[in-house]
Amino acid sequence: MSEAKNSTLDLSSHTPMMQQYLRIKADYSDLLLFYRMGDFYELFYDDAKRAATLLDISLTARGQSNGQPIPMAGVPYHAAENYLARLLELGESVAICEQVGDPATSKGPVAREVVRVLTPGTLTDEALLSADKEQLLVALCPHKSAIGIATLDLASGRFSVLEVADWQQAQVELARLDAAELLVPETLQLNQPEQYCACTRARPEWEFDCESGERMLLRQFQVDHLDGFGVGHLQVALGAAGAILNYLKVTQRTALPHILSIQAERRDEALLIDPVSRRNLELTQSLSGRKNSLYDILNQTSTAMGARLLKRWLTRPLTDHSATNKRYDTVAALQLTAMEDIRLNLRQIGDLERILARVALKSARPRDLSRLRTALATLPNLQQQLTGAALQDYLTALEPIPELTALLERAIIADPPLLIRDGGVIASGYDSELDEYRALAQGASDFLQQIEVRERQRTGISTLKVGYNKVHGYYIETSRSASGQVPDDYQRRQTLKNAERYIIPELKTYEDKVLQSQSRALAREKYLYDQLLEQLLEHLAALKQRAQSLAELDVLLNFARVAEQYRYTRPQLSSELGIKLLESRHPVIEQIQTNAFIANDVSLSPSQRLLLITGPNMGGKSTYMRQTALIIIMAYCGCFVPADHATIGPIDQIFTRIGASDDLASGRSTFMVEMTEAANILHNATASSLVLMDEIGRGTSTYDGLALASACADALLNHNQALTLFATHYFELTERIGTQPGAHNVHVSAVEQGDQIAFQHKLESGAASRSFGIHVAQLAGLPNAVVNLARTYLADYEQQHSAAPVKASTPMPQVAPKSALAEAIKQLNINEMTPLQALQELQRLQQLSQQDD
Ligand SMILES: Nc1ncnc2c1ncn2[C@@H]1O[C@H](COP(=O)(O)OP(=O)(O)OP(=O)(O)O)[C@@H](O)[C@H]1O
Repeated sequence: MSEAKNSTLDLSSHTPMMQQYLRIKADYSDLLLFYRMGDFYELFYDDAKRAATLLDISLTARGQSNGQPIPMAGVPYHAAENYLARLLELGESVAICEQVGDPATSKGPVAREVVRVLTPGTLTDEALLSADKEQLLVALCPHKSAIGIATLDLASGRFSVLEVADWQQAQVELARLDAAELLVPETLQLNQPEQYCACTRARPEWEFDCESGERMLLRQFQVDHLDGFGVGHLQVALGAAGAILNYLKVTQRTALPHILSIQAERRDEALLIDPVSRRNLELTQSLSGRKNSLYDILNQTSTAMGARLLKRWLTRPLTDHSATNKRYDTVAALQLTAMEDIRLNLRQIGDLERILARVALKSARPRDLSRLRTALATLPNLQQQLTGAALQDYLTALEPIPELTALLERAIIADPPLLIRDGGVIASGYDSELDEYRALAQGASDFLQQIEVRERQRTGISTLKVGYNKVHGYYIETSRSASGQVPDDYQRRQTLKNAERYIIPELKTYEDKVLQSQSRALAREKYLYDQLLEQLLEHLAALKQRAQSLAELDVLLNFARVAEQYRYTRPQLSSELGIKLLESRHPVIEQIQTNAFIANDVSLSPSQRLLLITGPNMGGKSTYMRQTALIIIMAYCGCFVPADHATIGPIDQIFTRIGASDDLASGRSTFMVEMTEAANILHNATASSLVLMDEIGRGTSTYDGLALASACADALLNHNQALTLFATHYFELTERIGTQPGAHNVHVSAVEQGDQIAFQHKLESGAASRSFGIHVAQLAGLPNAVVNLARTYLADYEQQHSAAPVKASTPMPQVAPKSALAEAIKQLNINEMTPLQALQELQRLQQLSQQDD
């Protein structure tokens, strides 16, 4: 902002237009200002440079102001939505400044004013939102006693608050929420705010005041106290909620009647999944970016609001078994209905949730209303299809509102245009005044035809026609060659390449009349449209409640359908600690791979709480561990699971230490990341947590790694006592840990056939006999010479160290045995070497011999 700011010091040296621009810009310093000039939105100074880079549009200069060229970039007005969507996606915010004065009567630059402020967390326009992703506005209010978090989805009106004890817990919640925009008090020094949200905004401290937050909520909901919402005791969180309402005041400048309530969330009502596990388990997004997250496999919802709800459920599975059992009951009942018919009806409903938000914000477009009409008309059909006692709640919740359906049927034409701007939205017969204006306008155009016929006869010019354009109004057009034949009362208006255009007084009079009735009709239509929105607003609460039930029904029907399609079974939720799965499968891999998936059992309980898993690389250890976590998450969401049988006890958190990745952004090595994640688990896992540990310790030297892996397993088994799946390549652990009480050795099976290996992916009791690392390397295409050399090393190494404690297959032994050197020399084919290769080989052998020493 620096250039523009410096320039504001002395506005008088700028042109009048730039003075106006700079005055407006001063109020929106951290937003990009789209300044309307004719058919373009222009950006100036730093805004122009920023937009030019972000949008890849050209940066030009506009004349001079204050003695300097003004950097400028612009986007055409009619294509602005595209550019806006891209900027918002990148976390930018935009203020849109329109011409509000009349250019004809303005002295100096036409009056302009900011009419819309678009920020990533406050979007409601259909064109700027992606259908299956919520754009959440989140506020964080740190306090001595707690950290308050408030979350608003403005595009649906869903508003909730939550308090957490410390910063670590807040991070977990922020990772879950994946905010589009995050509001924090300006005094809060956030380390790397971009890791929480691409658009973090510092707001004045007073906007987070707890007491005024409460007052604002009372005013919003028009109640005397907040007890009815169950949030009254969450004082710190109310500060965060207040910050959100304060921010909306600045950005929306309109009432927000669709924010009808606020919900209190509790941390312990959801299965906690820390940010790393959330990513690693690929719940809603796969690491590869391909469409094979759990969400992608499960999502066959019929409405966008259903898809968003499914995502929300997957990221916040419920720990309350009675609520989950209720979802199972509904899924089971839906399986007995005509599911395909219900699905087809739900597809008619569309994104009712967002349509209603736009109705409330008075930005609903004509097609929003026609879709609302279709949705309402679908309710009676849906009701008929919901048979069975378990569906009674939905049957009641989806009660049709016939008077509203009838109103919309009368008011809006069958297939309305995109915008109300040009009219043609309100159906005829709905309002007699509108019908009258329309008749007048219509009558006049018949009259134009009469004039055309009459004038053709009068002039004898057969090509004569009557036309209209916005600049010149109605005219009579003849070809230029016929211009000699026109009567004297024709006044020339416009000369084109091949035609001349004229007017006559009679045409002018009618033009006035037509335009008048047309503009009256248009004004009346807009008025009626606003009235209609007001009428709908009276039913907002009832409509929102139906939208919510429809979204739920959509997700539960989706669960019922995938359960049938993918052969899922209903889990038994138990109050006893433990997990028992028979013939369980990985929900994603079984769908995407062509080979048959081998099902496996899982048995964890307080008396067998750690399974120590060994077996070859590629044997299926990670798959087995991940499928267990995914099945728990699915079950806790209310979804049936890929297993022949599942009994699942109370689980409070899922922790994973899977896969290795450098966290280059924060400058941490693979090993450091691994240890940080392990530390988090060891500090926080409880006896009812599910912990997945995959190959911990492999990022360091063999002995260090073994020692660390042993210590972690020991602590999880004896200190945390968590339900643990622990995969390792260190065979020593099978004796040291796997034989302890509460632990059990298992392995994924594989058989050696000559030099080849066949994976059976079956989990069996007992420790693996060996690791097959070299076989797998061969499968991966390591050159034969290297594979052979590795075999020699291994044989020597095993011989030398047969009495030594470490039998790990990876990493490669760091000491090269002496006879390996001899073997390497023996294998050289000197006849086929160039002198240079021979030299290089000699150097390699020398290095090998130095390691030996
Ligand atoms: N139960 C199974 N049935 C069929 N195929 C499986 C099964 N489990 C794993 N696979 C296949 O084997 C591949 C490797 O599995 P996974 O990554 O789980 O092995 P791993 O033992 O963890 O290997 P590493 O030790 O190298 O990490 C999977 O991508 C999948 O294609």
